[in-house]
This record gives sequence, structure tokens and C-alpha cells, in this order.
Amino acid sequence: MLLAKDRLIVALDVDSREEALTIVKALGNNCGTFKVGMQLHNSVGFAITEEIIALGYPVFLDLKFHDIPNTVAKASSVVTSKGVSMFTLHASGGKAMMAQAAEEAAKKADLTARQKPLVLAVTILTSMNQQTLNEEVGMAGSVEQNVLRLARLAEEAGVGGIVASPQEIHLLREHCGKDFIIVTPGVRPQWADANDQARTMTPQEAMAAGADYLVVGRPITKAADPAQAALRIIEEMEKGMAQRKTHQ
Ligand SMILES: O=c1ccn([C@@H]2O[C@H](COP(=O)(O)O)[C@@H](O)[C@H]2O)c(=O)[nH]1
Repeated sequence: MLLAKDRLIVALDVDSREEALTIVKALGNNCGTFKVGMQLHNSVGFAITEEIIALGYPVFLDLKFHDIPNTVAKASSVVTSKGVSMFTLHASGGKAMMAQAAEEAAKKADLTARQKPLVLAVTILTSMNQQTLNEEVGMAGSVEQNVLRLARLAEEAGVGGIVASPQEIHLLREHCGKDFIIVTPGVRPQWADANDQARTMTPQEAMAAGADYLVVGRPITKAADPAQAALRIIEEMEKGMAQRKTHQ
């Protein structure tokens, strides 16, 4: 069974290789996976992903692909060839886009004798609340209804899991298969700022609700002592895991 620290994904939202590696080295094994997102990737390219993997840490490449099926499938093949453990696309790109991406990733993993990456579909961004979803983006229905609809579409398309806020975990656990992976950003300990996250829970609450992995960025990376902040979060996650009743 995975330990709490294995279920912690730290978002390296920084501008340079040096800043990223400082955090990686400070956290060491007190984190299961490092997430490289569009800020770091667009600053320094694939080199940082490859360097972190070469240091022995799994990388979640969070570029949130959203394009026509052929383009996303080819991009999925490229990121798979780099050896990432997880990557993202937007569920709102549709079933064909997600299905072709998952197929191409699996094919490339086989061809290159790499582990098949976990393909994750982003449902509704954790920075959105009911009002922004309905009034700005123009999507009808509640956040929960939309997250569930997109999660079901992702499951039908054959991707391995979804990204959603911790507030939707109970609903997703009720309606999605038990092996469907739920990754939740929007995680905020009581001692951290919410920043631009709208749908949040604490690490303890998110783990108790049944999250597989938590993504945490600024509460760790902007802390005076990132290693200590990570350890505090892992302790909170452990308490949540102890409260968990059904899902492992
Ligand atoms: O819905 C989403 C999807 C992705 N993210 C990413 O997670 C981290 C969260 O960072 P914090 O500093 O802990 O807010 C960030 O890289 C986002 O791009 C998300 O927040 N919500």
C-alpha cells in the first residue's frame, strides 16, 4: 500500500532549473512525485523533466493538452517517450481526443519499453466556482454535475483517472470505478493561503474523502522551509488516511 508521502505530488511552479532542483533536493523522498507544469516546462523545456527523472523521481507532466484528437495523440506519444509517469489533458476536449491520447501513450510505452503513463483528464479547474463556471464560461449546471459528467466521459474514453477538486471526491467515488484514479489539487492546510484556489479542502480532509494523490504547490514551495512544510502536510495526510473507511 502506498504511504502518505507517496501520494503527495509537489507542483514545481518556478521559472528556472536551479529553483526547481533546489526544491527537489530539499524535499528528497518526502514527496512521491514532482509535477512539472507549463510555467517550468515553457521556461526550460523537457530538460528539467528528464533531469528529475534521471535523479530517480517520478514526474507528472501537467501541460493540460486540449486540441484536436490527432494533435493531442501525437503530443501524448512525445511525452510518453520522455518517461513521464503521469500527464494531463482536458476532458472537455472530448471522448475521441482522450481515447486516442490514451492509445498512443500505451503504444509508445510498449515500443520504448517504458511504463505506461497514467493519463489524467482535468475536469473543472479547481480555481473555478459555481459563478465563474455558469456566468463567465457559460456552462450550465452545478460544478459537481459537470465534474461528474466529464469524469464519466474520461472513464468511458479509457484514461486512467481525473483531476478534480477534493470537494468532489465523495461524488466521484460513488459513481466511478474503484480503480479510477482521483488526483486533487486545491489542497490547502489551515495554515496556508488559498491563493487562487476556489474549491479547497485540507490535506487531512482530502485523504479522508478518498483522494489517491494530492497536488500541493505554493504551501510547500513558497514556505520558508519547504521540507518542513511537506512533512507537516504528510502528517495531515496520514491522519486523513487513518480516517478513511472504504477506499484504499
Ligand atoms: O484544476 C486544477 C488543475 C491543475 N492544477 C495545478 O495544480 C497546482 C496547484 O498549485 P498550488 O500552488 O497548490 O495552488 C498548480 O500547478 C496548478 O497548475 C490546479 O491547481 N487545479
